[in-house]
Amino acid sequence: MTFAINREENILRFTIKRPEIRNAINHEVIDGLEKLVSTVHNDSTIQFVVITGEGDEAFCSGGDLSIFHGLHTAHEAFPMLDRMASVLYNVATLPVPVIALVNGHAVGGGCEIATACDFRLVSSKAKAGFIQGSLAITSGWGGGTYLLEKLARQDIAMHMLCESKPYAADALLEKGWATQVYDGDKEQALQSFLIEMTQVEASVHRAYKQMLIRKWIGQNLLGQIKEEVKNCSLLWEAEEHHKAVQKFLSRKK
Ligand SMILES: CCCC(=O)SCCNC(=O)CCNC(=O)[C@H](O)C(C)(C)COP(=O)(O)OP(=O)(O)OC[C@H]1O[C@@H](n2cnc3c(N)ncnc32)[C@H](O)[C@@H]1OP(=O)(O)O
Repeated sequence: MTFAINREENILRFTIKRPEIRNAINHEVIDGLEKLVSTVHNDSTIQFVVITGEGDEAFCSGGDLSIFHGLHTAHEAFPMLDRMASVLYNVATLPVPVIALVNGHAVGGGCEIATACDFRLVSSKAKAGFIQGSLAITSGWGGGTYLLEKLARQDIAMHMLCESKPYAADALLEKGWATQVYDGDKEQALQSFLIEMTQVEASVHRAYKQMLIRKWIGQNLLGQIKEEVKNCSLLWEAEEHHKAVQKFLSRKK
């Protein structure tokens, strides 16, 4: 199994379990995220959702290029992008706080997943970035839309998207992407964060989450995400994208 869903008291944790390829996303992991969403909707006692990656190297390296490289045209890429964007919107709009425990690198679609979460607890050793531009595509799972929505400074969000490079944890904190940066053990970092959060009733967290979701519905965030998906699928079929992916997959170390 390439993912795990575990419950610890009132916290539901989703772990991507593909450390050997830096927790890249395959179809099974997307199925897993769907399962996570339905589990939370069916259980009103869940207070927090945590998403993380197995191991110390990576939170998530984005789409599994060895699989998704098989999609050539916009027509072929669109269903994969659209499905993950819909699943991620469902994760982003869960009725409880969603925490990305960014235990290692979060690049490409991995950065999109973390950006869709409400909070990002980032290891001081991790790097994160919207590197899609270096593959001649944009974000395509809604991550660009979430970034432009969530960062206080639009120029910084645009710079992160256009520079298309990974940043160190301290820079991510300065840019306003990381909620907190931690040294050492990820479980301790999560624990400290949750101790503070649980000083407040879960019903209050749920109410604030509804406020955020109403705002996004009002501004048709999902419609904006669908446009992002469409544009990404058009860039996907360009020769430049396929060459860049081929170069990554055939690189010599
Ligand atoms: C489809 C939606 C949009 C997207 O997500 S586009 C995909 C964006 N992702 C990428 O371009 C992948 C970038 N990966 C990287 O930059 C690095 O692997 C990363 C995450 C910084 C980690 O660096 P390192 O710790 O040095 O590890 P490494 O590069 O030696 O990788 C270890 C093995 O994992 C593989 N890997 C990493 N990311 C992958 C991916 N996304 N898809 C498929 N395979 C991937 C990599 O090829 C390597 O495999 P091998 O051990 O050489 O067989």
